[in-house]
Amino acid sequence: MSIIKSAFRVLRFGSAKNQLFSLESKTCRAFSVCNKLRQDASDANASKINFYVDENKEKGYAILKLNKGPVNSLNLEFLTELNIQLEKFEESKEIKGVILTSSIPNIFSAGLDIMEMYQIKQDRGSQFWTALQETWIKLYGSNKIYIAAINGHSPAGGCLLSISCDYRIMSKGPYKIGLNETLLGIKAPFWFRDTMINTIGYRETEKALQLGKLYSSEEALAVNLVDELADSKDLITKAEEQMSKWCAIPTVARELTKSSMRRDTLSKLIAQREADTQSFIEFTQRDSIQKSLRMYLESLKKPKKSSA
Ligand SMILES: CCCCCCCCCCC/C=C/C(=O)SCCNC(=O)CCNC(=O)[C@H](O)C(C)(C)COP(=O)(O)OP(=O)(O)OC[C@H]1O[C@@H](n2cnc3c(N)ncnc32)[C@H](O)[C@@H]1OP(=O)(O)O
Repeated sequence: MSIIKSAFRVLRFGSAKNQLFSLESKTCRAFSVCNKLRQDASDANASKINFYVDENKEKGYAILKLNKGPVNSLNLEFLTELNIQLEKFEESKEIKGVILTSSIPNIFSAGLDIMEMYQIKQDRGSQFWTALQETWIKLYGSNKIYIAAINGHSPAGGCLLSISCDYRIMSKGPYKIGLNETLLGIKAPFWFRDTMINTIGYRETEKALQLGKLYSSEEALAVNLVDELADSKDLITKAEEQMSKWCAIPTVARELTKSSMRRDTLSKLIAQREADTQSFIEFTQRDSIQKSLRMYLESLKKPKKSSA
């Protein structure tokens, strides 16, 4: 049972009963919108492999490798597929934890697919944002143990995936991680911000978000944005060692502890998912935001200077 479900179960018997029933039904409505998308995604992507899952039932954990070239950018279809997989993990009796990594050398995830925000129709934008909210709720609210093995760049939405896990190991190397939204001319949503605050603290987040700071792996370690660094070749071994340690902790006690730490942050988004989606639509439709996104896209597409 996910943290969200257990939170509802506990609180259903308390004084906030009615409020929470309405909150729960809003969440269910949003989930049911995604059901059709899930079917479409599984039909449309039947031939593409956007991630690999390697389950080791004997050891009790799985490795999920993101594989959507070129940079694991998160679009509606990819998020929808991921949500189905996260749900499978959550329901599995054999899997206690998941190592989240990428099969693309030097890239963990480039974050949200910018094309989902640029000149996009309202319907699609709304489906996209709902799917992203669901990914975060499933990941941050999971009862399972998630360890991020960050094998490369992890900006913005890539950073959100990482900080939604329970433990982070990052490859040593010239890689960057952080919430750089202000550099794209956009504001990080409150739940990105709150997840960051829960990871590195208020003051560091305040600076990092205003500056759109992308941390080097050493800087990330220094502010606890990641918990450990590893040579690239040792990354998965280190993640597996850490996973064994976490798997050895009494499950119910660990789950309850995790839930108690994350419940308030999760409830804040769950209580206002629709309003958050409306804000996203309204914000991304502004001319000034579209202009910033266009300039950012152009800068990404510019031919790169040769390193030779
Ligand atoms: C009132 C307020 C209410 C709230 C409103 C909310 C507002 C919305 C908030 C949204 C939050 C946003 C979160 C995000 O995640 S935005 C995305 C941020 N990501 C980035 O800035 C990363 C950009 N990419 C890079 O820096 C590099 O690509 C990277 C370092 C990851 C890899 O570099 P590399 O040199 O290996 O690869 P290329 O740059 O050549 O890229 C290869 C191709 O991929 C395209 N690309 C890269 N990133 C993205 C992306 N995020 N989305 C779409 N496409 C991407 C890139 O253009 C290249 O394409 P071409 O091969 O066609 O040139």
